[in-house]
Amino acid sequence: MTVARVIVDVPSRDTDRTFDYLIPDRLKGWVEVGSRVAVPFGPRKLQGIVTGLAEDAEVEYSKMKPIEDLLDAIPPLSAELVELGEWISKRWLCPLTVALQAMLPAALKGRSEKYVFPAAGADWSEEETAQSGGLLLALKKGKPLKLTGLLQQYPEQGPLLKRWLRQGRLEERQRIEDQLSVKTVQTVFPEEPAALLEGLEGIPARANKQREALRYLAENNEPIAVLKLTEVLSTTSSTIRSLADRGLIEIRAVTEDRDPYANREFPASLPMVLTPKQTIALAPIQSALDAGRCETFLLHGVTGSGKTEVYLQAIQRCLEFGREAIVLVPEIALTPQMVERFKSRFGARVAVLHSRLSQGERYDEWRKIREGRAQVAVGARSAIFAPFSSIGLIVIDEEHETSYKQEESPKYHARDVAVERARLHGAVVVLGSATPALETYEAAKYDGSETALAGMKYIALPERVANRPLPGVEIVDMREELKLGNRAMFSRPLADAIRDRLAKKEQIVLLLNRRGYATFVMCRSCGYTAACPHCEISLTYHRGSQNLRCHYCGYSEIEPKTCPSCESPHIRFFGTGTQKVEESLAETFPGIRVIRMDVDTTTEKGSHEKWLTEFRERRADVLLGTQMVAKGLDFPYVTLVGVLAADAALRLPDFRASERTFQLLTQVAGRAGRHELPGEVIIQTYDPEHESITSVQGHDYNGFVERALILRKQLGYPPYGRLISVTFSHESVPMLLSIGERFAIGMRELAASLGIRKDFDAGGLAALEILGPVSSPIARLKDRYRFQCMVKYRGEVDASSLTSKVLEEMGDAVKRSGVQISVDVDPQMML
Ligand SMILES: Nc1ncnc2c1ncn2[C@@H]1O[C@H](COP(=O)(O)OP(=O)(O)OP(=O)(O)O)[C@@H](O)[C@H]1O
Ligand SMILES: [Zn+2]
Ligand SMILES: [Zn+2]
Repeated sequence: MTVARVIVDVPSRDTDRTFDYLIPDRLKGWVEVGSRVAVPFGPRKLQGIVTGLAEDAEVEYSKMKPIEDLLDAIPPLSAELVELGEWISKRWLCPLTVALQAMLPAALKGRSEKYVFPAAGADWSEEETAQSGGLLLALKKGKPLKLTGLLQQYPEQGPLLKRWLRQGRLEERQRIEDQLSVKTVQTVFPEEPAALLEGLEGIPARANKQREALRYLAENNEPIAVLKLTEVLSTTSSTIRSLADRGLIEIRAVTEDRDPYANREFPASLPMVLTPKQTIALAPIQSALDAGRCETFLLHGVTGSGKTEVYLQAIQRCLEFGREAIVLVPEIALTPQMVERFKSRFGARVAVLHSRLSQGERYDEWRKIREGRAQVAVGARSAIFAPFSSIGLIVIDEEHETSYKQEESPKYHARDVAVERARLHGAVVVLGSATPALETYEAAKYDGSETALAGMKYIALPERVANRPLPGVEIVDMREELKLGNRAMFSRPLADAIRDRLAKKEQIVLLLNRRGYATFVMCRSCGYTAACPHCEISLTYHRGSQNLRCHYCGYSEIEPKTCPSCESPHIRFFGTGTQKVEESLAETFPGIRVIRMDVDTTTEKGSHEKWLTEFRERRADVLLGTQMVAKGLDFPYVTLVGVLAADAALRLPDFRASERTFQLLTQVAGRAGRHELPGEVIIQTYDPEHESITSVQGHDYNGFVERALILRKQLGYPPYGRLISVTFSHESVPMLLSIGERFAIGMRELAASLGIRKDFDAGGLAALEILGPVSSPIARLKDRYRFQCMVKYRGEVDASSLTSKVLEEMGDAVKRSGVQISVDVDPQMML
């Protein structure tokens, strides 16, 4: 191959195509699909990723420039991931480089230099050493050598170098700014026992310690850290050095992985005997794995039904076939409790990927996967890109979670990516949830959906393990409480139940549903509310720092003492924050021990884990928090779950508001009574008749969803139609409107010319509608006004292509206007 097709890392429309580069001789055989390279681009030098190789160029050879440098010895992306990237860029309308970059660990994104080391315990025969023409000797000196330098210095040894890197006998590492190079440990590599015993004869009798060390190493003939050895033999490192001087051992610096879970012990766990229901649930998954069939399953199991055990045993099966597994869990649920369940079953074969690890830790975990040292990847959204080569199973736990959709470009949904990646590998996908997303449920039950999920199989786990009952749910009408003169935050039933649990020394989870619930400042005299001067958003009051902050742009100001508008002193903050609930708990139940978990108390690394451990060890009575406390927690002594302000998010301008409320309430209710002690749930609301709330009482997921689906069908919303939201932003409204209008008209005209719009169905719904432009729910952000168009479509219409075609035609006008456009295909957040 002489030509490489390269996608340069400039995320713009103009550069969103491959450029051809010559592969210089010294890099022949090294540049592959997925390689990261440095290339000249006009006057600049850019990073890029090779997406194709060819014998012939599309441009004249004389005009082509050579690749300047190869940035990694082993390509960080496989050909399969490059293909997946291409699919993502088409599916979510983003430049290919944006999709490809999203798959790389952060550590690889900056400028960095690659170094090569001998791996711990790696060995070379004399023949190989000779073959290497000095290369091995240079490497074995223990000093990291730059990959680029090696390639230049030993051009003949390229293939050897490559083979040893692939075999893991050599390692490539890079210096990461914040981690200051890799962690190394001075390690002793002893010669063969026979050679050691022979060497013994040459050591004077008085060098007792040296002799002792030799005997020890002859018996325990394996690499050992110098420090460890001096400890074992209670000797000094100079003793060990003298052995090295005699040529009986070798001391080398060996890189050590930064293992984020190194200090934790995971007691081994064996597969549980499955309940009959679990056995039935696992069967079709297993048979798909056995047959190597590419299938997608929805595992719909109520909270506490033992879904995790089903995942674990399916993974076990997958590993038995020598294939790999990816498990996605919501970021928030990646607690030690969850990680422990996987680590204790599969031990060191598990790599964990999430955002609370340092860049260096994440890079090490990623390498474990790529080098085949781990076969199970457990992680948040982006773990779907784990660099495995033979995936057999992908599990997505809590598949309804909104965090599986990335809100910035590439705006991919991990669920859809999972299905596509499984197709490329011939793998099985298991989507698990107690409250599946409507899209998923519809696809599994009726297969009438318009989404990518068609053709899915439905598996139910309708009961909890060991016949444990689902908790009883009581709904308290807060308006009645007010009528009875109770102005407190806690209704009488909830207060009584809390007192009861305190007396019994059982535990309580309190959820404050705060989505859409602003803790805003309002003047009671004139109604003035404090809003961000740059965004159309109320400021949020923060007690700790006594200031008001904008959660979108970070603007902050001092809490006003009097109203800036009418100077009245009756200005105060409204709404309920977790801090306020905490104070109120302390007042109402003297001596109560509360752990508060929200964004303010969990910013520090490890704090999330710390709180949960404290709660698990029963050093607190109440776990109080936002969404964070609703997911994945399994504590035996929790017998009461209280929900304050259940309806807070119901009024958000989002067609999924009631679905989300129902899911959240069901999930949090599921934290109660998961073990021997029965559970109880109390939900406080101002809207007790709302279906999202009443359905929780009967644990009636199916009823709720069936009714919700009818509504969605009437309105043509997902899963019976699809959406693309296009948001325009600019400092000036007229400019914004003219571009927005142009887009809407362009879409309508293009659709009409293709005969699409007239295609109404029996229900009176059009195949394609363009709504707007209208002011966005957040009308201004960071001093830019925002308008949006919603493309609503059904059936066979390829609205994505239409959208990108119209935007492309508008390209120059958009550039001149300075209007920023952001496209969200299948948006999850309507705000
Ligand atoms: N076959 C089994 N035998 C005995 N106990 C089991 C079995 N399967 C699961 N369990 C236990 O039942 C409890 C609930 O299981 P698990 O946490 O897997 O449920 P889940 O469906 O994942 O719940 P959620 O969706 O609410 O997080 C756990 O404590 C688990 O150890
Ligand atoms: Zn702001
Ligand atoms: Zn006022």
